[in-house]
Amino acid sequence: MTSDNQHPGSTVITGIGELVSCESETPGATGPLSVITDAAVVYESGSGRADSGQADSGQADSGQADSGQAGSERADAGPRISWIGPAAAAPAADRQIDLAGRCLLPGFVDSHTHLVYAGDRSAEFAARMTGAGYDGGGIASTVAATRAASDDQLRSLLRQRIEECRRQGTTTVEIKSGYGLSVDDERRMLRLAREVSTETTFLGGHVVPPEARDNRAGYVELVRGPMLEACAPYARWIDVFCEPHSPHAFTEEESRAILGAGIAAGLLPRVHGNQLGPGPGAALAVEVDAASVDHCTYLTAVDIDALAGSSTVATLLPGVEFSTRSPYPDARRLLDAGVTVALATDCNPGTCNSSSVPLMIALAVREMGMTAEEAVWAATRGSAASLRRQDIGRIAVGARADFAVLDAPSYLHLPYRPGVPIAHHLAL
Ligand SMILES: N=CN[C@@H](CCC(=O)O)C(=O)O
Ligand SMILES: [Zn+2]
Repeated sequence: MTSDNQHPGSTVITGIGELVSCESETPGATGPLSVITDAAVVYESGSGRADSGQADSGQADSGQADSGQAGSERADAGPRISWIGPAAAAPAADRQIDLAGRCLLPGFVDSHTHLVYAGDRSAEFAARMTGAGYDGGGIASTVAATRAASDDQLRSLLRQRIEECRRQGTTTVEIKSGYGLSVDDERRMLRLAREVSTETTFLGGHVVPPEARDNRAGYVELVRGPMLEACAPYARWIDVFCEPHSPHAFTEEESRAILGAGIAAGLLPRVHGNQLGPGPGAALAVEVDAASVDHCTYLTAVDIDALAGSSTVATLLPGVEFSTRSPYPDARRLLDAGVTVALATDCNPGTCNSSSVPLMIALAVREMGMTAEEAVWAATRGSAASLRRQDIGRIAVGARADFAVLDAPSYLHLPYRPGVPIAHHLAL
């Protein structure tokens, strides 16, 4: 390290085993990870205000309904990376963090979660493990439990889950509504989610709630009208469960109508699609220039061609296939076609009650034909792309100082040591 400190308020990270920057810009592909050895990283501390979807236990926008339309990459005062280079040339800094040979990666970006809920569906999971199927019907029980919970109960559960994410190396979390399904309960979910992340998604179009089963059209109009109006101030994104194989979810026409209203209100679209069988979700996502179509368990060749020629990311959620005993999506086919692939947990009480991005990486490598490099890229840079973010998911000058550190020398240990808690958020 050089002796003159040119960076007041700075911290230098040394002793890095492998520095995984995820800096590949290969268009439409999960290219090389850019692994550097003998490197050091300097970041400048900001005011400490986390304002961009960080999994920060509650410092973001507490209670403020500042419009999601402003996007989430706006300037904020959080710590930023200011220097990366050979360890021997690292500038002096106010503080030093010595990783003693551990691997440093961008903090994981979990671009698909449903973390605001109450209740427990472990019995539904157990039934599936002995042969029961999944069609989204169990969502109603979470809606009932969530409606019955107080704000304080939901806030406490949410914050415990955010802390669980951070402990496993996740630094940005997208959070959906969708277990309220009334104007007040959807707004409440998003208001609470906005306390901990700006990557908040209005999912009034999750399923038709039990009280509206005889009036689907009326429910769609509620979602597109008063519910959207109440929720838009707390949301950046609009999502819909477009799934003809579920009687509870929405058709192509209903989904198009819901997304169209959200876009007109200034929200950015994303889609739950092609989860339970082939369907219109992926094509609709491309049609509306959605940032992401999520699940992609059943895609046709036409879907894959459409995705490859679009800016829509295919977000794969292998924890869902694991927890619903379903076939895994064909990641290899997507990657070989040039589709940008993201990996996320879908953490929710029904189809995948895991917040572990390292588990998703291990499943992607073991079950979906992804290399370790592709899987780590997909869980960082790919997930950032699915949120249309450049300031996260990479270790680069100017990016947020969001880091995951492994109790291991190499990123290869993520799939190599499944279920072992080696990944952590690096406390700054
Ligand atoms: N598919 C729709 N929604 C969630 C599951 C929600 C639930 O079953 O509670 C998902 O992404 O898998
Ligand atoms: Zn989901």
